[in-house]
Amino acid sequence: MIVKMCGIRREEDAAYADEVCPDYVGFVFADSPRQVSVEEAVRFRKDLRKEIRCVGVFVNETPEKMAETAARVPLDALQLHGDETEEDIRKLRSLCDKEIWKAARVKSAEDIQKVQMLPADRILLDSFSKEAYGGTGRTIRLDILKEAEITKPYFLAGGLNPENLKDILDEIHPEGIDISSGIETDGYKDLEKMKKIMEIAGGNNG
Ligand SMILES: O=C(O)c1ccccc1N[C@@H]1O[C@H](COP(=O)(O)O)[C@@H](O)[C@H]1O
Repeated sequence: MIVKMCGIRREEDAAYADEVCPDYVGFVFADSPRQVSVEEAVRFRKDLRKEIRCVGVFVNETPEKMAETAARVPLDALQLHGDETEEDIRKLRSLCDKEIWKAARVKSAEDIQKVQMLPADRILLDSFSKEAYGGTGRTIRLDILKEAEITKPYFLAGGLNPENLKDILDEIHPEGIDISSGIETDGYKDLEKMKKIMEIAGGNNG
């Protein structure tokens, strides 16, 4: 199981991630309580061991700005978590050679069909919320995932936490998981929860 831990926004978070060593960490550049500047992401990246890859999370950002951020940090992958189109993905690909991940905020099986058609390197299935684009802690609807025809490997996100992860992985078999609020206590990353996730999911496979 590939593990991404998202929303690193303090030096402590980077130190915790360095200790538990997920495959990926995420820096949120979009509007969010977890938003970081490029300068902060550059600093946190330096605190992480080399094998941890870094993903930038963007919502409806221009391809030019994403490519610039990817080069400056530097990032290994860009996660598009908004309403980005096929055209945006193609433009971004022409500007930068990093992996492009596209997230779908799943309300129906159709949302899964649509995201699978896009020219992204990886897809991520997250829960839908009217209030925010991501990082809500709202659990994804497993019934939709079960009924959809999922033809590509995917990352599962949306309300995963140390209490529910094992049961969910008994039912659903993603290639990776992405967790933000479920590894926090009172809005800040929690080392014990991060350790627990690594115990349940493994990690360092992708
Ligand atoms: O983490 C955020 O604050 C965030 C903000 C805007 C877009 C995406 C964001 N994070 C992604 O949201 C999902 C689910 O997070 P959670 O575990 O339910 O809190 C995950 O893919 C994060 O990468």
